[in-house]
Amino acid sequence: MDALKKFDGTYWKTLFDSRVGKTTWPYGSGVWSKKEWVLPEIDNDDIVSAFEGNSNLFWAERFGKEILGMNDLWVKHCGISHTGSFKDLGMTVLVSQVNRLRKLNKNLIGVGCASTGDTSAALSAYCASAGIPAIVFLPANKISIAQLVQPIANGAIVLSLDTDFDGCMRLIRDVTEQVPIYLANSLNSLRLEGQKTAAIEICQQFDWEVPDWVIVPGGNLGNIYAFYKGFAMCRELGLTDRIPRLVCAQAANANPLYLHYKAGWKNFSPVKAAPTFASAIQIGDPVSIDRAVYALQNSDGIVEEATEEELMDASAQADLTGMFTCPHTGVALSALINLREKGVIARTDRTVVVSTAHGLKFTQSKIAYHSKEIPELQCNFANPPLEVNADLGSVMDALRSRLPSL
Ligand SMILES: Cc1ncc(COP(=O)(O)O)c(C=O)c1O
Ligand SMILES: N[C@@H](CCOP(=O)(O)O)C(=O)O
Repeated sequence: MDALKKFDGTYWKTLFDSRVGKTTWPYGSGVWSKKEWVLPEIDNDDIVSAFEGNSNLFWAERFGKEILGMNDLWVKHCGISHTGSFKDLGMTVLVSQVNRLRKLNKNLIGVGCASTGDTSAALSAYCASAGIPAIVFLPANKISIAQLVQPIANGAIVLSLDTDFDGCMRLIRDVTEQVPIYLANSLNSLRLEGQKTAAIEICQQFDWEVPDWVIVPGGNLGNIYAFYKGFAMCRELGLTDRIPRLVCAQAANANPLYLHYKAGWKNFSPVKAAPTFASAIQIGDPVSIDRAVYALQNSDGIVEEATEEELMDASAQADLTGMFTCPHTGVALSALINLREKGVIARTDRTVVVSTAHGLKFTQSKIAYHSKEIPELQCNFANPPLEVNADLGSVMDALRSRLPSL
């Protein structure tokens, strides 16, 4: 930070703004456009990038106005990315550094992670791009088919293990202690250095104004800290004058941080995470618990939880206004709905919901919801297709049933 402080806020804003939309290697990446703040000393030739970042900050006009009475609601679509989740932001940094170390002949035979599906997809893609072996530990039958096929297609060594994510995490930590496989989960701070650029990008997209609230779904809890760090750096280096209040949103079925928050941050206990449609955050023993608590305590933060019904309904409602959200984004949207109902977030507050993955990775749960095939859920916003005979009369009857003005 001392080195970065040699330049003032205006210098950094001008530099970062000058790189948006350019193709000059590697600055066309939303992550590497902030290279001086991320991994300054790496040689540009060692960087492994898919020009990740620069994701859409979407004005959620209909969702905000019609559902919440808000006119300043935004969704940061981090899932519209190379492998379909925010994990690309951190993985480009980690794999670049491994690439550099291997060129320096360090003894690293590969890179490994435990995953609920998105970290493994990102790791596999960036490693494949650089020709580095990737090893991924996945909890068997607990991730979506779309997520599973990503590391398979990218040539990773895929171990499907008869345990949950927390079990996979313990195993990869044991393995990487014994053999020269580099650990790629977010307890490695290289990941967070990349992920924090999403926060810097939000400030930049608002012309360096800071939103009032940022809501982030939380699982292993690296990302909430990364957001805090990005906002805190912008303030400390003079680009902005404050940080937003952070909300971390968890599924009620996997809510160790929420329980810790409700207990006044006393004596953290991991939980056994139960299945949730937000399967990428089915995590009971988050590795970055301490960082998350620090981030929330220093941002006047809040933790919320969402039931399965709430998260699926919120995701479906967002989709009905033109988005195509993943269930984790549903968790964050549901937290927003709760905080609006309680009057904590005001109608005019500028609020950003972080969408962490692309909805197309989670079509199984969407199909089940819209087919009303989930016994314990009402599926209040289901929109099942009408099965209609292929004749004009039947088609007109079907259209009249849905379009009263006909
Ligand atoms: C889609 C998605 N959303 C949210 C999260 C939560 O991020 P974190 O583990 O950094 O809390 C994850 C991974 O855990 C994820 O894959
Ligand atoms: N949701 C994550 C869980 C692991 O998180 P990480 O950020 O610590 O790697 C995943 O997709 O695997």
